[in-house]
Amino acid sequence: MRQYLDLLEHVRDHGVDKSDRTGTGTRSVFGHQMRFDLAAGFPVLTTKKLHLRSIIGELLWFLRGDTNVRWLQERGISIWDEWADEQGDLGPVYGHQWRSWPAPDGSSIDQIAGVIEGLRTNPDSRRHIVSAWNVAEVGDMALPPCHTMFQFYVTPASEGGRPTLSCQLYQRSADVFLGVPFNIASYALLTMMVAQQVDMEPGELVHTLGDAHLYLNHLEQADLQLTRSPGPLPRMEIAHRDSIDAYEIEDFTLVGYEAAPSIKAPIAV
Ligand SMILES: Nc1nc(=O)c2c([nH]1)NC[C@@H]1CN(c3ccc(C(=O)N[C@@H](CCC(=O)O)C(=O)O)cc3)CN21
Ligand SMILES: O=c1ccn([C@H]2C[C@H](O)[C@@H](COP(=O)(O)O)O2)c(=O)[nH]1
Repeated sequence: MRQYLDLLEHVRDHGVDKSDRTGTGTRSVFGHQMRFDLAAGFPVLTTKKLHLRSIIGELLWFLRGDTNVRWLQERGISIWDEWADEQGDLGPVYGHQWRSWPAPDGSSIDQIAGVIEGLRTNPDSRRHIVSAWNVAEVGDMALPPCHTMFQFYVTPASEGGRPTLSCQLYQRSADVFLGVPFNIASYALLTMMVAQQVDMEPGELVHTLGDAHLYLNHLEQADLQLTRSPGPLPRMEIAHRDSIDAYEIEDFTLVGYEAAPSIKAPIAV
């Protein structure tokens, strides 16, 4: 995960200090891109231990179209608690926009089903896009989407092989120490799951960041992480399911994950 450590170092050494909504203060750069070859191993940090169960659970929760934290809490996942109201609701966030974007005629659009159907029937299309940034509803969300839109791209099969499926994510705002490691692993998983559904090989994850920032109360943790050397990447095994809606947390097995100890950091709310 050199790509990630390079980002961490770049923001630390070349970012500008900037105030932010949470009042914490950040060091920030604008515009950065990382690429991860999913055939080279699963892109999860080895320089600090990550809690994969939270990441898998959050992704399945998005795919359920769920926007209430109860389902996460029932599985011991608390990463969205700070933003929920007393009922556990977050407003029309990711899950709502991915699975039931409201159409002007009163119906709703399932962008995930649509993109999977499109990849199957018209792989060369340049329109395999899912957007969470619903301009009309951003104001009703507990937090406007940070991973705002993603696009799939199919590389045709070479002789005897299968096509490969790549994904590019545009993330408008990136908490480099806490959020980005989650976001990389989450979109790698999503790409692998969609590839399985459309019978393709996972290709590359291209991760493009807008405002990439280190919160000022994460600088020491970043320094510590940068003293560590990256190790070999583990492999992710995903049980075969017949539908993108049928996966469960137990279907995911990370094989050979050896990581340095976790590093605690406060989340900016
Ligand atoms: N400031 C901020 N950064 C984020 O990354 C972020 C938000 N806010 N708000 C919405 C979601 C929630 N996300 C979160 C929230 C908490 C952790 C966190 O505390 N991670 C710990 C482990 C927590 C666990 O797995 O239980 C870590 O060490 O990675 C990570 C991402 C990502 N998003
Ligand atoms: O998946 C996520 C969700 C959130 N973040 C971070 C990025 C920012 O630090 C905050 C959001 O604050 P805004 O003022 O709305 O930009 O959460 C992330 O990195 N990844």
